[in-house]
Amino acid sequence: MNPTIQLYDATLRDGMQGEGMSLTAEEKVRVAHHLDALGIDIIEAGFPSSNPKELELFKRLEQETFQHAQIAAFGMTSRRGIPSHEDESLHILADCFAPLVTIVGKTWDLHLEKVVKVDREENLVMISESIEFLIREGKRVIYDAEHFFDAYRSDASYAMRCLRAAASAGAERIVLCDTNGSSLPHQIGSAVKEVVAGLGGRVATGIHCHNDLECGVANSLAAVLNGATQVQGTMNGIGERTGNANLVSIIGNLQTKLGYAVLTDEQLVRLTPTAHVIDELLNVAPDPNQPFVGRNAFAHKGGLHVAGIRADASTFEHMEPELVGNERALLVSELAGRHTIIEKAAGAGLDIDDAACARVMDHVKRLEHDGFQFEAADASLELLLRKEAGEYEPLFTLHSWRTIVEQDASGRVSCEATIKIDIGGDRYVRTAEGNGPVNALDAALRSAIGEVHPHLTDVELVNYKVRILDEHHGTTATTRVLIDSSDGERTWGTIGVAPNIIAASWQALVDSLEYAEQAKPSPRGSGPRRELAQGLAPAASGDITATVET
Ligand SMILES: CC(=O)SCCNC(=O)CCNC(=O)[C@H](O)C(C)(C)COP(=O)(O)OP(=O)(O)OC[C@H]1O[C@@H](n2cnc3c(N)ncnc32)[C@H](O)[C@@H]1OP(=O)(O)O
Ligand SMILES: CC(=O)C(=O)O
Repeated sequence: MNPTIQLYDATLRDGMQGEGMSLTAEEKVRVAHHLDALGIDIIEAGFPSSNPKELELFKRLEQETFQHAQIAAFGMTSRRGIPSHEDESLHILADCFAPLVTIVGKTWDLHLEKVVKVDREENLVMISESIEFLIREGKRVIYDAEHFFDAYRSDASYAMRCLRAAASAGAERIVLCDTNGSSLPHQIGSAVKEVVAGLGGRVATGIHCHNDLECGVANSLAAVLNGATQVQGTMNGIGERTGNANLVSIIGNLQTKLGYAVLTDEQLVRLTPTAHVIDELLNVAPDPNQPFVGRNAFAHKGGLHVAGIRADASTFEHMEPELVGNERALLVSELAGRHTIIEKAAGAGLDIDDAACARVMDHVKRLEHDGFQFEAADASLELLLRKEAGEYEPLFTLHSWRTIVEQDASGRVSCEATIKIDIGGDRYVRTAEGNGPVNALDAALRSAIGEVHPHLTDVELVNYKVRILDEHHGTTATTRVLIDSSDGERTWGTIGVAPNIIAASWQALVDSLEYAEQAKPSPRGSGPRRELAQGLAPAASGDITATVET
């Protein structure tokens, strides 16, 4: 039976030390609730003596109720030469509502000499007295042994004296920090084993790793396998420099690979949406390649892989995506085979025979050779399948479209588009203005279509991406346009490729509306892909080389 492992999230403290990471106090409270719902045991909410925003955060958190998580306040040992009971930041921690306080202290002689400028004995006193002061003030204390692994390699005996000082002073847990992220899994594993044995079970241990060698997760797992019973990390691995150990992957590995029951099955399903919602609050596009929770974590592109998946998903998947709240995706491209097309068609509710399947495959491969890329344009692909399956009804017949872009003497640019289309035998001629020619075309088209299919006026274009395919041809190059559209529930991608950017945009626009009219919502894994953040709009992704104003 595996020991219980405590999950300690440092997103709101160490995570905010990553470049560009910042949240308001209100947003931090929202993150804390998401972490609580996920099943995190301890949330390190911030460093209250650092700034007024952190102080305000703790005041707000005091008013909140959490189902499961405990809130920890972070700080450091007393300042050089200042007795603990006179140290201002220790008083701030003592006054803070959080029952649990994590304080960081030194263990490495390099830091004693160069940073804190105290001798070894004085450092031991700073550690002990700071912890004793906080305990007298009614706090439970976790001691973060900063740079522990560098210190242990430099002078194991002194590093252990620091840990013993913290344990004797009453710390309930000692966390071994790989602050510079300089260690490898075998070093972490053996050091943790020796520390756990050296402390003789008198105090529990934890692990706090950084990702400088891309080993943050592996190091954390090595520590757990060697006796650490608390694992610290941040959501999506954000944090100082290259980041902290990614708690999302740590949870995935502990639970699904190593058999530690760190979350319930219901909580584990929240892993993907929680990871994404935190990215959204931080205004960061979720990393599509993130293990367990990325949109590509269970995406299959190679035809041979998809054929395997159809036979038995475990042939090409290390686990069921649904367990972590993710979903499978099958990507259609020039690398697709027959099974990919059949699966995609089935997902769209279409029955296609072998001959139609072969035609679709030929078509996709030819179009991809010409510059199309169906991976990001699942809706255009579905229209292609519908045409081959005989289940396609054009929305209208095009007579012509025209755009005018005009700049006047004052520099003002105006755009206008006129379309002439036939719907059900009636001719519709519409002119509209827009902030760009594509926007004007879109407006003119919707004004006509909207009369016959009013619900299509609700379709929104949420992203417009342009890529020049053969750059060396300059202004005569072929252009690929990708459009993401949404009806508020689903998001779908369409594509157009042409030497003329407006013509490429028109193709993608028309596909977008035709898809909205014809396609029913698809089952998981076969239809349009979505980011799995609850209640938030999908984020932009893909190989954008230029974003052009429409
Ligand atoms: C490994 C970690 O991630 S620890 C957390 C790091 N996080 C942060 O630094 C973010 C929040 N930090 C802050 O707001 C500020 O740095 C503060 C308020 C903590 C300190 O600010 P300042 O007093 O201006 O000092 P500064 O940031 O330059 O830090 C250096 C001082 O801290 C002292 N110090 C550093 N670590 C410790 C420690 N563990 N225990 C006691 N003192 C320490 C140094 O001795 C130095 O003091 P000195 O100026 O008297 O020589
Ligand atoms: C405490 C901490 O953040 C570190 O040592 O990295």
